Amino acid sequence: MASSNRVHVAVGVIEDDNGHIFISCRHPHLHQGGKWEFPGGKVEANESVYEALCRELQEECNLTVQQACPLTVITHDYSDKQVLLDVWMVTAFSGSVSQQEGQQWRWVPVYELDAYPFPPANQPIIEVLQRR
Ligand SMILES: Nc1nc2c([nH]c(=O)n2[C@H]2C[C@H](O)[C@@H](COP(=O)(O)OP(=O)(O)OP(=O)(O)O)O2)c(=O)[nH]1
Ligand SMILES: [Mg+2]
Repeated sequence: MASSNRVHVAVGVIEDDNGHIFISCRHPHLHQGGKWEFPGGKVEANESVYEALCRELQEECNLTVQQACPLTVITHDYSDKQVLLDVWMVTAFSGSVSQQEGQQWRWVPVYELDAYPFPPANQPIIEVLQRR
């Protein structure tokens, strides 16, 4: 379980029909700013992780999740913040997907993910995707 000050984050790995993954670049002023990320955000007190995933992906990417399954869970201690990333693979979705908050975004093949700087906590996610 997350300790009281560990931030619980729902994260979505969204894959399209071509096997490309949706990534976006965090705004510079945010924690881990300038790094690329999979969309997602904090799980609120009154919701399940799946509910948070659906809400965040709707808000951030205009994407309606139709089906998703757990991929991996990562706990990571940054010097300034502790996170628990609850990572889900989004296997079916609808909507005209783009980034809704002014961040750069793109669809990239899995083998190209290494070319993007992600937050340190994301390295195991990328390894899981590349081993599939
Ligand atoms: N969304 C997302 N967050 C990540 C990833 N990797 C990683 O270390 N994080 C960290 C950065 C942040 O400290 C935290 C998630 O914060 P967030 O900024 O997305 O949260 P949020 O959308 O709810 O935004 P807010 O409430 O701060 O406005 O998790 C990732 O791939 N995606
Ligand atoms: Mg977010």
